Amino acid sequence: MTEHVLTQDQQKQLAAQTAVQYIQDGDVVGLGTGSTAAHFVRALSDRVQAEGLHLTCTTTSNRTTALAQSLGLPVYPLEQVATIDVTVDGADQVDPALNGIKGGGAALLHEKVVAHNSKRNIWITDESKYQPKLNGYSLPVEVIQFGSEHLCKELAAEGLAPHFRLTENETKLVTDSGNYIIDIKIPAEASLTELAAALEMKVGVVEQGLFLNICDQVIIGHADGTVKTLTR
Ligand SMILES: O=C(CO)[C@H](O)[C@H](O)COP(=O)(O)O
Repeated sequence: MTEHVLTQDQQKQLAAQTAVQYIQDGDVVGLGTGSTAAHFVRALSDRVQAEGLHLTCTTTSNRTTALAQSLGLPVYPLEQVATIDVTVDGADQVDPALNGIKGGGAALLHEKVVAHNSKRNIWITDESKYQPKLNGYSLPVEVIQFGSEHLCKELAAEGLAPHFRLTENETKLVTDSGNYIIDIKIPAEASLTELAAALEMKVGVVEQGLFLNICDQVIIGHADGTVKTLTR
């Protein structure tokens, strides 16, 4: 028998297609950012067209707004929607407690605000994202531009190996809110709760990419074609 081996992108697509079944007519839906979230947006648009669902969507980035609008989904600014019923987003890493790291696509600030305002948060990932511990991974920190070189030195002095996220042109990446991203390394023995709190206390830090106690459900597409769902 031939083994069914899905690529990483096919695993993401599988997770997205599974998540889209959770959306109900009339829902206010938060749309995440990244390649997996883009699969979800496409699957959602297909379902809306096939079944005539009436949805209200809000997004976590300008990129996702552009994609969703191009597919005919009704997108409104967060300020104009009532509480979000469910947000579906990707993740860079997720652990067995459903804590995770986000911001690989530099949208962590808007992603966290949208998640905070959502009744339910579902993450969709390929199997490589599921890890026993988040320690050792890269963590994005969104900082205001003013004074950011000094902040970067402060993070370096604490042994966090910071570096500014750059664009393809080697310029500092600027987020949808006009900030920079400094990627740091989570120390091997760090307490995630303490690290998150310490980063958020720093002057100039706007948000950091540890999403703790936020995700309610993770849907993971696997290379063998199966889907595993973990619920908090
Ligand atoms: O947090 C994110 C964007 O800020 C993404 O959800 C995360 O980076 C996963 O991306 P992808 O689905 O492309 O693997």
